[in-house]
Amino acid sequence: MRITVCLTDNRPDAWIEGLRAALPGADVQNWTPGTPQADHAVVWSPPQAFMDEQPGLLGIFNIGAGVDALLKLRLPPQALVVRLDDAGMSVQMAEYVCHALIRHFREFDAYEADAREGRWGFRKPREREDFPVGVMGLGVLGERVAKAIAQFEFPINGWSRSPKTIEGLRCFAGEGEFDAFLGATRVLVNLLPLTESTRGILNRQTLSRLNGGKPGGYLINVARGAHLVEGDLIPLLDGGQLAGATLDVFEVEPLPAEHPFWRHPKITVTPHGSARTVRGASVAQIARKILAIERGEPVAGVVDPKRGY
Ligand SMILES: NC(=O)C1=CN([C@@H]2O[C@H](COP(=O)(O)OP(=O)(O)OC[C@H]3O[C@@H](n4cnc5c(N)ncnc54)[C@H](OP(=O)(O)O)[C@@H]3O)[C@@H](O)[C@H]2O)C=CC1
Ligand SMILES: O=C(O)C(=O)CO
Repeated sequence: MRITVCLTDNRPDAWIEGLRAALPGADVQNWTPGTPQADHAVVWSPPQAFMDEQPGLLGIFNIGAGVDALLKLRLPPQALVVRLDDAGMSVQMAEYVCHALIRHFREFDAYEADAREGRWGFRKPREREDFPVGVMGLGVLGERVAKAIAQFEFPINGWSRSPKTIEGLRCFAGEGEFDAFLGATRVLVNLLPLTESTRGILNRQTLSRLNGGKPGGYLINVARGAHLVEGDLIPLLDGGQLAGATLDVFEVEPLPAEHPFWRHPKITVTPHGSARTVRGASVAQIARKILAIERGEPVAGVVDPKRGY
């Protein structure tokens, strides 16, 4: 069995070594133009030239959860596209989102500013019932995040494409229930995949509906930058409709040094690191799935290219 590795912006050596150790007998090589046809590919943002040279692939394994960059390419029609299924990411995402939520709710940003001035500025505790959280996307990451938030006893809503029942969550589904979900939510967490239906979903209109249309909504975007219409955010913050935003992902990454998000006092920026790929767990998961596909067995995490995730 031949496996080719094509990782844009990632060093391939440790992946190749890990795959060779997990799949003894497999011929695992880094891709360069002219590499022989492989049975499976392990990829991150490969160029179209890679796909054009590998028309016989059976499996294309993405070393991330989001497949938006991959699905922009012309892919071999018979190949299964397989995303990472958690592999150590959901716990990181739960940490990140709980931290951002609690930092805002408990006003730690204001305490940090006070501390820098040596100011003993006690603030009146807030009621968590006044801070219902809404998680957009109840997939591998969203469900884990929602359950982690529920541990802190915030009222919690979730929104997905298909209807769901998840203990402790008020679940909304589909476009028909989107407005009700937004209206019932004050702190909005985005964990949707980027598809043609979700691009630009965080915009002036939708963000203005948070918190029943009253000022004070808060945005945590950890999915993809293109979910947010970036030009709409600062007017909502400056006008007071939104109290703040924590952003991990951006339309252009790295976020350009001159971008106004870096210096806005109500925006916290992190460099697309809310949930990093954990190499060891990912290699083990991909190796297990390659063997299953070779045996003709089904695997989890197969992407539906028409649906876009
Ligand atoms: N910042 C970072 O470091 C990282 C970001 N990510 C991002 O997080 C995203 C989510 O990951 P993951 O949880 O694994 O994805 P999943 O595919 O497991 O879950 C996607 C969820 O979104 C829902 N959904 C999809 N389209 C719509 C729609 N049009 N309307 C309503 N709901 C919709 C799905 O609904 P249904 O359940 O009905 O299908 C599902 O609940 C990734 O696509 C990636 O972009 C991922 C990892 C790290
Ligand atoms: O897994 C993903 O989709 C990521 O964004 C990792 O950074």
